[in-house]
Amino acid sequence: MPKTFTQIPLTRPATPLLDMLTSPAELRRLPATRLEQVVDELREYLLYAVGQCGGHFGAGLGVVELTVALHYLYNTPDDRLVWDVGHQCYPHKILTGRREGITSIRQQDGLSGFPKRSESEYDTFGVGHSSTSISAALGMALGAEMAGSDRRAVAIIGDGAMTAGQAFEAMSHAAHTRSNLLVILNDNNMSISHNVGGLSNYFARIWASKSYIALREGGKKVLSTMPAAWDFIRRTEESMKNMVSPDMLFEAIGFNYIGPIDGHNVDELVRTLGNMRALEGPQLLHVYTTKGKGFAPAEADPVGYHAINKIEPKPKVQVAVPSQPKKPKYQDIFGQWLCDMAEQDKRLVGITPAMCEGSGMVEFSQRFPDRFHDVAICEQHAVTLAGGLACENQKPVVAIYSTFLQRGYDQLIHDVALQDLDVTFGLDRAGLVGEDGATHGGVFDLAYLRTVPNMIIAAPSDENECRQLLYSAYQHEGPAAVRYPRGTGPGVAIEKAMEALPIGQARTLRDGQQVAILAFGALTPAAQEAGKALNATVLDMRWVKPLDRDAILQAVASHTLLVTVEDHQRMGGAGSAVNELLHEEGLLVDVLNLALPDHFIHHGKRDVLLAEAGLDAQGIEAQIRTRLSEQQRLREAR
Ligand SMILES: Cc1ncc(C[n+]2csc(CCOP(=O)(O)OP(=O)(O)O)c2C)c(N)n1
Ligand SMILES: CC(=O)[C@@H](O)[C@H](O)COP(=O)(O)O
Ligand SMILES: [Mg+2]
Repeated sequence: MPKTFTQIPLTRPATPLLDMLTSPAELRRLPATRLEQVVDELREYLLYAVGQCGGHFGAGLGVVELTVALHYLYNTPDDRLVWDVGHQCYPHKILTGRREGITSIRQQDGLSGFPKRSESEYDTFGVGHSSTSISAALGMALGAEMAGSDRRAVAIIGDGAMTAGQAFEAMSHAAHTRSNLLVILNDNNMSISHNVGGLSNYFARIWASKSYIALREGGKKVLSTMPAAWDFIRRTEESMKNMVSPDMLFEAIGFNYIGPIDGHNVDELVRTLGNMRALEGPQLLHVYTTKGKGFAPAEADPVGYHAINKIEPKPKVQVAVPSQPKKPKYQDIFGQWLCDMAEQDKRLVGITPAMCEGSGMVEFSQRFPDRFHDVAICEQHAVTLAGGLACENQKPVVAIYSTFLQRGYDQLIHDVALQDLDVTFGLDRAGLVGEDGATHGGVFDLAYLRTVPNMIIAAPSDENECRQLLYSAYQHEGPAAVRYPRGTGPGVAIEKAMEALPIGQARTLRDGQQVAILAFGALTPAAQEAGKALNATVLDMRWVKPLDRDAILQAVASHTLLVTVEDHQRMGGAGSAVNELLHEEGLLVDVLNLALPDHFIHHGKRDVLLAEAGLDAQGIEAQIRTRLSEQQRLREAR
């Protein structure tokens, strides 16, 4: 039985056996009887490490035994372990030479919170978005076959990630190729929220079928003592399964299904995986685990412990600090607006692809359960579902992270925009997201949205504008997106009343001379600060599409330098839209586009990363001053 902890250790626990294991090869030299100790030490060290730096928590705790068993039985890194989503990879990182570095996880220049090929040869596939592991592992299995290698490929996928279509696309193909691929379904009955849908109910039924399990276990205990009897076990399991569940989904697809087994029994995992290693063709092992296993508060509240913040040690002397009113996050502004809007309009339907908490929809889901749809990790379905609802004169609002809407791009074009359907997108986590890094950066949405006919796109500069622009986008009868960042804004007062702001109309924040700064979205306060220092004109553009043409032309007429500011890739973003407009108008004006450069920006604190990209107030001011000096030099040279 694994140990259960009730507190996160704040000092490094003693882990004598773990300390000796600097690579999986050393783990493999241990007798199997020592693995339970490895499991306990690894779990305690993991608790300590995440407490030191914050990060994904429950998922890693749930796969400690599985991680140990896999590295024990498979010849990693030659055999390929592919983790799905990758938020459960911390124990894997600890066992694969990154034990000390793990306390730097998700911090700038520290380890990534996800498997990353450039970080370690044990990280076989870069990940962060879900449901890619089976496709990638199948590719590796096929690649090994082509190279005449007998290396194995294993995909470890959660029950949440398994709800996405891509997982089934890959399984269907694997069944066709008959490759030697092992898929481990790590079923903890949880996504970030409680897992939902028919598939999740199906998994729960399998697990709950106690009689089946008892029957199966009874049979296996006897038979597994005889290695040669493995074939017989399989045949026996086959008939037992048929007695209970004649329509085994995975068997029907073409996988050999084994399980469910207890994912916290390291001996059982080693025994079963050891037997399965030799099997040919696509295999699926169904493992049942508990999210947050071994840490009692996380087991009791797996949603709350999906990820945690760094644990700050209590100061020895408590100084009374007057409490500041807490600023709402943008996700909360969205959630409050959604509830208020739903009260006014019975046709409003809220949709989330498995991000209810992160998207600020908990209150909405409780107050309007009939109009709330968590569709599981199915972004494509979320978008087309909204299209269908709009056809029936309902008013769907899709709350979706910018990075995850990338998954639903064809649906956005083909199923929504092309038919000019009335769908509102609450596009959360737009811009750099910080600690999750490049996999989650919401830095492409303007480029991929503004090229789509019929779309309108708003970029609020503060919390109140976010509420008002959500209202405006919702009133618009056609596809509309409002993009807002992760975390909090400047902290302006939020008006309860909702007012539709004119579409495509900017507002002037300050009048100045020589320089006009066109600010798009969350960086507007920084642009405003820079504008003040430079005595520049500053416009809060509010809309990326349509642009406020008149305001831009007026700015061109009365300034010598136009500056665009946005937290998005420079290429294809709001600045590009302004450049295109000026080109169409045949206007020659000096334009400075301040935005993110053409490379991926990895993990770190959002503020620091923005400053490094020259997108804080000082950076904006400095770049403008440099350009003004260049202008001056050119004038003097003429
Ligand atoms: C395409 C995509 N959509 C949403 C997410 C956000 N997300 C990260 S983990 C997760 C839940 C995954 O559940 P599961 O695979 O069962 O893993 P568990 O956390 O239960 O271990 C979700 C929805 C994501 N990473 N990728
Ligand atoms: C792994 C994953 O995709 C999510 O857990 C993500 O890290 C959540 O991000 P937020 O913390 O911004 O909600
Ligand atoms: Mg799960």
